[in-house]
Amino acid sequence: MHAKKHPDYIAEQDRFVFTKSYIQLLLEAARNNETEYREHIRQAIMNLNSGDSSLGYISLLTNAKFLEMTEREHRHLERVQHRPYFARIDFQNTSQSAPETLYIGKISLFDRESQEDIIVDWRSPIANVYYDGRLGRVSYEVEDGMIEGDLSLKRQYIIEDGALQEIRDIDITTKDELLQQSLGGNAESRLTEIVSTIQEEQNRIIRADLYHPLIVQGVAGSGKTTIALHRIAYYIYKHAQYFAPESMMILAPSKLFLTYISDVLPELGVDQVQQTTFLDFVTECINVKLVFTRMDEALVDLLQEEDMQAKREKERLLSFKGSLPFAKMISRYMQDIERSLLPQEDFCIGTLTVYKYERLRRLFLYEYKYLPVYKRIDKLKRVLQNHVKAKKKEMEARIIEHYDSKIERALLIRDATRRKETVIRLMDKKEALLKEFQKECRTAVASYIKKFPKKDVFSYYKELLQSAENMRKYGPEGLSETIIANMTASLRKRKFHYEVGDAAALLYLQHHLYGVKKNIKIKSIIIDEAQDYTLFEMFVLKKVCGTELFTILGDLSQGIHGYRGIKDWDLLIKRIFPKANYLTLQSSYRTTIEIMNVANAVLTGHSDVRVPIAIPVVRHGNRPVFQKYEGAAALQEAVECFVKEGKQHGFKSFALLGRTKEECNELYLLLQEKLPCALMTEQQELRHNMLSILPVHVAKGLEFDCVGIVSYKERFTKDELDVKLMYVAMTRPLHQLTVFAQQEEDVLLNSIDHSLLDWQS
Ligand SMILES: Nc1ncnc2c1ncn2[C@@H]1O[C@H](COP(=O)(O)OP(=O)(O)OP(=O)(O)O)[C@@H](O)[C@H]1O
Repeated sequence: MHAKKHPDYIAEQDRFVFTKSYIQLLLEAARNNETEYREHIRQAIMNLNSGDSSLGYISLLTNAKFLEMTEREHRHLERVQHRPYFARIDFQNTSQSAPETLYIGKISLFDRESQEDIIVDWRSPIANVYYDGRLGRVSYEVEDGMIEGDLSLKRQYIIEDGALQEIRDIDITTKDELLQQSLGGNAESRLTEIVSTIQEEQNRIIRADLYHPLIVQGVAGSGKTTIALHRIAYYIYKHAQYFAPESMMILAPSKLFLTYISDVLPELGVDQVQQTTFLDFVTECINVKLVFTRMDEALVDLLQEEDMQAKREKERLLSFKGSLPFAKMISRYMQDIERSLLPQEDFCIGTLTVYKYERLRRLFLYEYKYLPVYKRIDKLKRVLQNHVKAKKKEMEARIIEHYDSKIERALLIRDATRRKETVIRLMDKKEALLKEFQKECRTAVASYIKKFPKKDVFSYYKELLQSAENMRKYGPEGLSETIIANMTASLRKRKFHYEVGDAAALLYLQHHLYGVKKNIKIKSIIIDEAQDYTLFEMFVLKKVCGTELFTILGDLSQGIHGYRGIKDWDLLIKRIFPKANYLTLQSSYRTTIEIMNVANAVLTGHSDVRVPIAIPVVRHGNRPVFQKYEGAAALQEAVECFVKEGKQHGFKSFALLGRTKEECNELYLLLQEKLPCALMTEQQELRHNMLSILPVHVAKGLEFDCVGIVSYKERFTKDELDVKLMYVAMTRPLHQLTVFAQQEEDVLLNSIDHSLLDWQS
């Protein structure tokens, strides 16, 4: 309802004006405080050189801290000043005599004098009833229990250009109009924060127990990416002392994806969260410039392989490399390295045994077990050096004492010449022995340590994989000879060039043998598009990061890397995260009912779906179009028309998706002269207002207003991989989907219910 027509308009407008002016007051105060703190800091710096500078330091640090806090508050207030809140609830706690009115916004604000809430943060416990509760009896959780009460009003506001535009009261029957409106927008305005329209099932995930791992199976467009980011904001709010933003890490599928999500966290008031890809994380941990063949290159290789037998073998190899049996194989191999590393001898200085082998072995294998293997060598070295230092004095004293007593006895010899000769001989001997002993003391530790083999992580890895014998020895029983042969052949010649499937193994070896080079202080990890990870990768991440606090979000129906990735969440829970909570998201918010119906039909018609299929939230649009064409010129024309019509409807972002990179190159060559377009790779940023041409696997996780899927030189087969690619492609558009092909079967549309599409030729 238009704000002015609402019966409470005057009261709401007053409240709105009051809140905005209060924020202005605080902003002004923040500006003044900043100037003051800066001046204090300047003075403190000037005073630092004077005699007693400790007071100066304290003043400097205190003022710097205050300045930082004020600047943060300033930033937050500036962000919300034009739209301070988005909702209101009237809630009466059972112990209260009247309902309390609470305005919900992105930050909390209270009256500095009365201490009363002006705005409550969307992450606060009571805000939960806005997301969760229907009108009537509701409850929410607080630290020491549950609060029950009555929710008598749930109201949403549309605020634009700093003015109250609409006021909507939500009752049980009213659909969430704000959600509808927000979903009707363009891709450019989407994927920012969705705090005002978070849905109940999404809210459960954002607020799910922070001290347990969480695994979320969510259909395409169910908000997994968005929710992951909101969960981070929630974490930081709820446990600010424990979860600093720097202690959280987001693992995203590509750099392109990272730029795509980069605006959301600052919008939510969160900076400094670590954001990276799995391969970059591994490279940082090993701290050597490594080149990994990316996952999509393995995918392209599979898509291009026409020999089915060869394709299956490649898949089996990739699948083994991602499996826990492979992790076990590496682990057995590392145990052998660990056991064989220590020289099988006592540690001696000359003929003097200082440490027995058995004792050294016990130290190395058991007492220092908490350290990575090669770090134990350093530890042992330090212990031996200290021991030698202590022993040296004692031994020197013994040698001196031994010879001095001999010399004393020699002095009693009657014959003067013999006496002189004997004393000189003994003194020389003593001297020589002391020198010899001192020399041995200096070199004993170094020459003992030299006996440990010096190899890097790559040599160890190669020694394992390049020897069929080693693989049989350490691998699982019955490991296929074809896998062994393919594995030995798979390692690239160049030292630092590896396949994506090697990354987990290298990281595991690095972690266990040397320790990772990165200073890891991560307490919580958020993994998006988790279906593309292997169990081995999950296992090693958990080991290296030393935490269980993972939030893992993915969709098995989009598992285009299923040949290597996770096929079943149960297995992940059982084998790696037994304490995990598992939740599902079934509503899809991105696309229209018409598009989602076609995507679901293609998926269920061609593959055995084991996860819930998507239910689109009520938003209708045009039926997807099947555009048949004959010849390159016709395709050119059809694509041109698709973009032109989309623009006429006010759409801004357009993508043309091809099956592989090669197919996209061909499309680019065909279209570049006709219309402005860009060939996208994972390394680039998306460019709006022109047609982006990209392979489906690169578009995974992204969204566009209008999407065209093309079969030009290549066709989508009935193979599971192609079906999933098609599903991913079909779930990218927000508003319009057009499929271009020479015949229906090239795009898996031949057996589809005809009424679902608009057939054009
Ligand atoms: N509660 C919501 N309110 C408004 N928009 C929403 C909501 N939930 C999701 N969306 C929108 O739906 C779209 C899809 O969200 P998102 O990309 O996070 O989904 P996803 O599950 O990661 O999708 P996919 O697996 O297909 O990549 C985004 O535009 C997002 O802004």
